[in-house]
Amino acid sequence: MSSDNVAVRVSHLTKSYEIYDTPRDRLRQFVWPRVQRLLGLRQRQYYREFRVLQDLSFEIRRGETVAIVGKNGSGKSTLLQIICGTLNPSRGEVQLNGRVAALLELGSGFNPEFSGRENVYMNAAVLGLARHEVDAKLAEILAFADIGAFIDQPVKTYSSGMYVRLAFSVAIHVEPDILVVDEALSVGDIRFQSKCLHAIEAIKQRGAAVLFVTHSPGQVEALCSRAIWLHDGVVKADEQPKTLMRRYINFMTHDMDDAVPAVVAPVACDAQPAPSADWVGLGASGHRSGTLSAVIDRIKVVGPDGAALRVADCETQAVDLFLSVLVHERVPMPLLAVGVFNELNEPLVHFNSENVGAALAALAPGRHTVRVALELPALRPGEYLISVGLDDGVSGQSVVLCHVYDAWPFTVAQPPRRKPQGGYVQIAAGADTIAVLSRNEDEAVST
Ligand SMILES: Nc1ncnc2c1ncn2[C@@H]1O[C@H](COP(=O)(O)OP(=O)(O)OP(=O)(O)O)[C@@H](O)[C@H]1O
Repeated sequence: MSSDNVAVRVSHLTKSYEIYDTPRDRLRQFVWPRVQRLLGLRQRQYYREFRVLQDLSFEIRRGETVAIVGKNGSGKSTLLQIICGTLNPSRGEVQLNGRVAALLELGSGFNPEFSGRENVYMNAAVLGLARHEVDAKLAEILAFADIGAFIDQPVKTYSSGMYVRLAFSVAIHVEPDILVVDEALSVGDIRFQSKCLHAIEAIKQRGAAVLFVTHSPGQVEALCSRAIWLHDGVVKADEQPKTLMRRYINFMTHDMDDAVPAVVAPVACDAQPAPSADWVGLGASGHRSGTLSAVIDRIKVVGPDGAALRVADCETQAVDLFLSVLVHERVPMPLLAVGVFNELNEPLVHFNSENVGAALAALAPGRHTVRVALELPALRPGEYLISVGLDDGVSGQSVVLCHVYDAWPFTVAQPPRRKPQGGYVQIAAGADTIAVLSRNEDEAVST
């Protein structure tokens, strides 16, 4: 490669597939063009060409961490597979400068019949490490993967989370010059994800290039120096992560990307009277993770009428999200996160109290209620989930205390009548901090 600083160069990359309407067309394509060529006739085509990637060109430099975002089916995995050499392009080329470690879809990379330990040696050997080098790193690899005695079991007995733990651990310990990660991190639990993100940060500091697919705006903004938005196989944007993610989320929400949304206003919280709707318990029904030293165990989301929001308007509407938090150990620097996800688990609204500039007071042991006022954007008809999370940011590296992914499902029933005038989320004006409203006694909880 001409420039030593370039780790990955993608030039005029195109990938297309032949799509046959029927098996008979496939057979026809196999036979007839040869016959037609022999007879000197015009050759007919019995398939449609489906272009997954169209003439992509870009470079990634050493030390860059680049997120690839895009809606489902936009070509992200195809691009990463071609970069890693597990899929051939139809046209164009990829040049790589250095050792590539990749974490692609589950099932690739490890032999399911061999034990985890055997796979570590085989995988590291493929990536260019000698046996004695693996011996020297083995303890670190096993400690990071943290899968205990399963390391000597065949990989086919692993859960998807265990698989990713081991594969990621090998990938980062071979000291790659280029690390490629395709959404695999979303399989691990939240604690492991956070460990991986710190490891990626360390790899980036070492000067390696990191390329990863994620649907998490938080990860893109926190980790990446650049983001590439793939849309229908072409690069729709290649720019600074914050601006790109605003455009991307706006597009995913409203099918608009021309208007840059308004800056998210501080989360509001004030001394509102308790809403009449009943609390909903987040016990077994919620997918809860974290240290649980403080637990978000009840939620109510109420519309303007004070009733539980189960069917939202398609129009922008103000809602209040009340969280009841049972704190077991003091939380010195609470960070509250809220996300709204669609059926494909794509985030449409995502913010935390820190990145909207709102400070939350320390939480003492006991029960607390927190109110977050937000304006839901106009959403397409469908099913949605609100997720909530509480972290402690006191150590500088936030500790996940309690994340609940499926805290509040709701439906949008009617098609939108008009598009909103920009802004993917506006949080109701009010006090500029999230505050602890009250220490309240137990109330009725519906489950
Ligand atoms: N072997 C194949 N034959 C035909 N089409 C394919 C093949 N493999 C992938 N595709 C199509 O290529 C397109 C891009 O797929 P790809 O998996 O790269 O998208 P993606 O952006 O990673 O999606 P997701 O976010 O859902 O993982 C999809 O429309 C998919 O159906």
